[in-house]
Amino acid sequence: MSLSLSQDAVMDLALDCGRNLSVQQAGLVTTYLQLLEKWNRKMNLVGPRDWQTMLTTLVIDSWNLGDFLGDLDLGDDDRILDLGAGAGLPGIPLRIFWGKGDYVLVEPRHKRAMFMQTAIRTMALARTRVASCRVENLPPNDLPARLVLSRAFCPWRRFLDIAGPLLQEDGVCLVMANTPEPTQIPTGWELKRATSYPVGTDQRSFWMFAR
Ligand SMILES: C[S@@+](CC[C@H](N)C(=O)[O-])C[C@H]1O[C@@H](n2cnc3c(N)ncnc32)[C@H](O)[C@@H]1O
Repeated sequence: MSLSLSQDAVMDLALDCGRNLSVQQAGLVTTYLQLLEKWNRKMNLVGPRDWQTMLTTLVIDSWNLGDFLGDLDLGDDDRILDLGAGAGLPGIPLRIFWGKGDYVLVEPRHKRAMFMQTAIRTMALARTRVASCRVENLPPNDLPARLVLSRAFCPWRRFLDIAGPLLQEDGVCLVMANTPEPTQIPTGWELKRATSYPVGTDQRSFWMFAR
């Protein structure tokens, strides 16, 4: 793929994926992809090397997630924890499409945390910040959370084990998966809702759990 990265090219490719981006959204997605391409040349942030694959296999999850979370009733002070956020996925592009709550990207690797801080500042994302630590070491003032989510952090049952103690009483967990929703739900959890969406020829899913 050789087309250079521009706001128009981002809009066109998103449209090919079924997403009509506003000019403002396309501008912010373009800024994120520019930063990601640049930093990814010097350090290992994400697998894809070109912006087109980053858009069609990574950022695509975030706009679909924004749609899925759209109904969730969250105030500005409701905390959201994104565990093992890496280069800011799903969180940083998600904030372009869904701005509710107080969003904390949890990532212990210093350079990845620095990348996210740079992206948040450059994109002027509201109520979005980085906790540069392991989830086990989150400070008490970052807990509890109304929503805990993650992408490619650990197997989903293990994720529920980790996320459960971080949740407030009415909190929910969001699993991002490459398979349809499970029929066997871990004891103590309820699958509240689930959906699937296409990514190329594959299907990916979101599952929302509550206790
Ligand atoms: C496979 S990467 C996924 C990154 C990103 N969510 C994505 O989808 O591209 C997993 C991330 O989890 C982070 N991580 C590993 N152990 C962690 C822990 N105990 N607490 C928080 N993050 C952790 C790693 O540093 C890494 O950036």
